[in-house]
Amino acid sequence: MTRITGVSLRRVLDSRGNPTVEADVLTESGGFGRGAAPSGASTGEYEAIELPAGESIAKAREHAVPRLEGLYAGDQRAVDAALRAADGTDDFSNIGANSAVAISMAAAKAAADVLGAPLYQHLGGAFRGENFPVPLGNVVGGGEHAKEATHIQEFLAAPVGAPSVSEAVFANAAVHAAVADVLDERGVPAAKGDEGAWAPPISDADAFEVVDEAVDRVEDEVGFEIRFGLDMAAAELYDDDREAYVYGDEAKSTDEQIEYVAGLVDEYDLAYVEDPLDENDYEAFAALTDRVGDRTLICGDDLFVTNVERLREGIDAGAANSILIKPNQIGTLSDAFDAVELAARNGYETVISHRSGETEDTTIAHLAVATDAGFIKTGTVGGERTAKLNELIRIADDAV
Ligand SMILES: C=C(OP(=O)(O)O)C(=O)O
Ligand SMILES: [Mg+2]
Repeated sequence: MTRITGVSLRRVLDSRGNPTVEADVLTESGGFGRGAAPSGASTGEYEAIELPAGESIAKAREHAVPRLEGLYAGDQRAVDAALRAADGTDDFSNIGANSAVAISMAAAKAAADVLGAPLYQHLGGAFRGENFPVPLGNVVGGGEHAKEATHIQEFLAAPVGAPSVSEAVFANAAVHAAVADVLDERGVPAAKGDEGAWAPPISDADAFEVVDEAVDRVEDEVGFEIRFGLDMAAAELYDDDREAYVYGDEAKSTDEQIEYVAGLVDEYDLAYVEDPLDENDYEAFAALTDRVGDRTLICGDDLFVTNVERLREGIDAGAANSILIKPNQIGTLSDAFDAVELAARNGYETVISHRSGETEDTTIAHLAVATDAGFIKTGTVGGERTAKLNELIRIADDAV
């Protein structure tokens, strides 16, 4: 039924206008699935390797496709094991994690198609579709996603009190619009960064004020609790030689960075702080988690890179209390699921995430519902972001 009869690969555009890999998987009973690889800009040092799209496709055609034909698309572990065997390395540096993840997602969708089940149900089972993740919406950003804007990479609206996923999604869009109003009132021009967030040429301190004000306005309008959070992407700020976090002319030692972030958590009642410290510093992550982990999520993105080995190290050290899950950081859905399960067994919250370079692919919306993730980070506006948000709304609509 779900036996794979064909896998085709092509180069398509991502949201930055770069080539990325799209995969189609066909099964003998006519099942069809399509997946496309996203791409990061502030990538973690320990991520699986993305090759140039053309090279990755050529390698995957030669090494992976012959192993996949004849396998059952519904046997996700077998498909993903075949991808790993075809690659033969730990980090997909032979065929590229971009082809691997595109094929892995396409196979899951082909299997769901044959089974006549929504993807989230095929991946997560009959009891999924009851809980929905809180969308974290990037409303102001800079760092590697927009030069000449904030040092902090992402300011994320978190509508934690929304009664439904649809109201949460619209609340984030309203915060995005309110940020534009507040910036306008202050006479600050703002372009948009890679993920559609406003990228104003203002200091981080001013950005906190702007986002706080925008969140307050929308909270008053909608009548439910909206907080906000950050992705500090601190590995990008950390200078190994100076052993300091560099914010333009200012530098902070690790202790000062911990103090700074703990102060922000208290001052702004932050719901979420991703990568507040360098990706190699489990100890500092543990110190900050110890300090504020009872009242906010400290999330590891570049720290864990969706990798069970790195997550296990973090759990042992007490570093962070949540993990960002990006399937292309590790290369397959099976590996991403393993990371989610290890996190859940150890009381770590799961946040399913897009990348700054995206396509119309909606797999992560299904993955978030399938894994019962507490949060999904997938932007606020822009077609490649709304593709996922609108899919979440459709899933919620169909699931009842
Ligand atoms: C989405 C992110 O950005 P990128 O895809 O550039 O790593 C992130 O850092 O969480
Ligand atoms: Mg991040």
